[in-house]
Amino acid sequence: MKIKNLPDEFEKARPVMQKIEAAGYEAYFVGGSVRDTIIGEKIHDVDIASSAYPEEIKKLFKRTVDTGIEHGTVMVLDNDKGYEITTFRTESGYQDYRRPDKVTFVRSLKEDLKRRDFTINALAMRENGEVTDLFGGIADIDKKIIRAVGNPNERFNEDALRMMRAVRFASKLNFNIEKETFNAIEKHSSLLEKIAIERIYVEFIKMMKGLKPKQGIDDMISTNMYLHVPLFADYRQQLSNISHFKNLNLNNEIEVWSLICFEFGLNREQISNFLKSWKASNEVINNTQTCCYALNAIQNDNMSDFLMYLTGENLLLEANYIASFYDCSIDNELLKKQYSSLPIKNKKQLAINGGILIKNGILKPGPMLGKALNAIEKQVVIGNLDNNTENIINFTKQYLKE
Ligand SMILES: Nc1ccn([C@@H]2O[C@H](COP(=O)(O)OP(=O)(O)OP(=O)(O)O)[C@@H](O)[C@H]2O)c(=O)n1
Ligand SMILES: [Mg+2]
Repeated sequence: MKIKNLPDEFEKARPVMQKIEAAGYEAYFVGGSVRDTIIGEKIHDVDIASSAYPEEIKKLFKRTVDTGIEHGTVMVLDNDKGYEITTFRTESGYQDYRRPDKVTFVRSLKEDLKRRDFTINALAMRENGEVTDLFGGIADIDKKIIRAVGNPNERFNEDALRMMRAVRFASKLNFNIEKETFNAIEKHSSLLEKIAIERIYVEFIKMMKGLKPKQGIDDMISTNMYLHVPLFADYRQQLSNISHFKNLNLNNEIEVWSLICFEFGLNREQISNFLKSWKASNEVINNTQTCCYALNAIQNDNMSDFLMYLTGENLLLEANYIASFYDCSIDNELLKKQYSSLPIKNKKQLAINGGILIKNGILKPGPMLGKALNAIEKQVVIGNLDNNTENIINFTKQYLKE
C-alpha cells in the first residue's frame, strides 16, 4: 500500500527522514500516526523508528536532544519542530509485567515491529508513503479488529497495560477485540494490578471518551478487568447500567467521573476517596464533587440560584448534560438564561470587600469579617440585596446587630 497526500505532520518530517536514508539507514514512521492516517483519523504526533543507532543519528544532525537515549530515543530538532527517533529494538525480560529488563538495538524493522502490541499499531511507513505491513494490520483495520501481534499471552505478559489499550482502541475506533486476544485478556486480567494506576487512568478516560464506551465497559466486565481497578468490583451492576445508556457520549474526564460517581451513588467523601485511589488531581476531585452535587439538585428538582452560583456555568452545564442520561435534565437554554441573570457570578463582582468594610470602621479583621462577607454574598446572589456599596454597608450594620 502506498499512501498519497500525506498529512502535513508527515510532510514536514520528510527532510529528516530523507537525510537518514541518504546516509544509508532505514527510517519509518511507526505507531499511532500511521494507524490513524490509514483509518482516516486526525493524527497528533509522529514517531519515527530507524535502523541507525542513537550515536549515528546524533552524528547526522546538528541539533539533537537525548530525550530517552537509554531506550534508543534521540530528538532531532528541525525547523522549530522536534522529532523523536527511536532505534529499532527488541525487548526482553519483563519480570514486572510493565517494563523490559533489557532493550537491544537491532538493524531489522521486522524485529522491531514484532514486539509491538497490536497489528494495527505494527505498521511502518516510509517517507514516500509506502507502508510495510508484516502482520496483517491493514486487513485488521478493514475488518475493524484489534488483534495482538503474534501470541497475545506473550504481549500481555510483556506489558499488562496493553489489555487496557485493547479496550481503549476498541472503544475509540469502534473496533472489536479478536477472540484469541480477548481470551488472553480474560486469562491475564489480574496482571492489571501490577500496573501503575496513573497509566490505567489515562487509558480508561480515553476509552470512555471513545466512539463506543458501551463496548469498552462491557469488555472490562466480560474480561474481568473491572475487578482489578479501584472500587469497580463492588459496582458491576452500576457499570452495566452506564453501558446501557442510549447515545452514551462523553467529552471530558469530569463528565466521565461524574457519571460514574453519580451512578454509584457516592457522597462527597466517598467521591474523594474513590478518586484519590485513582490518583486523580485535586481539581478533578473538586469538580466532580461539585458536578455531582448539582446533578443531585437537578434530579430532585431543587436547583436554586445560589447553588447555580456556587457550581459555576461550566460545571452546571456538565451536570445538566449527565442529567440527560437520566431523563431529568433542564432545558439548556433556560438554564443558561437563569445563570446569566444571576446578579453576580463571583465574589470579585461584589460592590464591597473586606478592605472597604474595615476602612469604613464597620468590621475588624477576624472571623466575623469572613462570616459577614459570606452572608453579603449570599444575599446579593439570591437577589435580596442590591449590589451597591452603600446598600451593602447598611445591610452589614444591621447584620452585626442581629
Ligand atoms: N504498551 C505499549 C505501548 C506502545 N506500543 C507501541 O508503541 C506505539 C506508540 O505508542 P503510544 O504513543 O503509546 O500509542 P499509539 O498507538 O501511538 O496511540 P496514541 O494515538 O494514543 O498515541 C504503539 O503504536 C505501539 O506500536 C506497544 O507496543 N505497547
Ligand atoms: Mg502515539
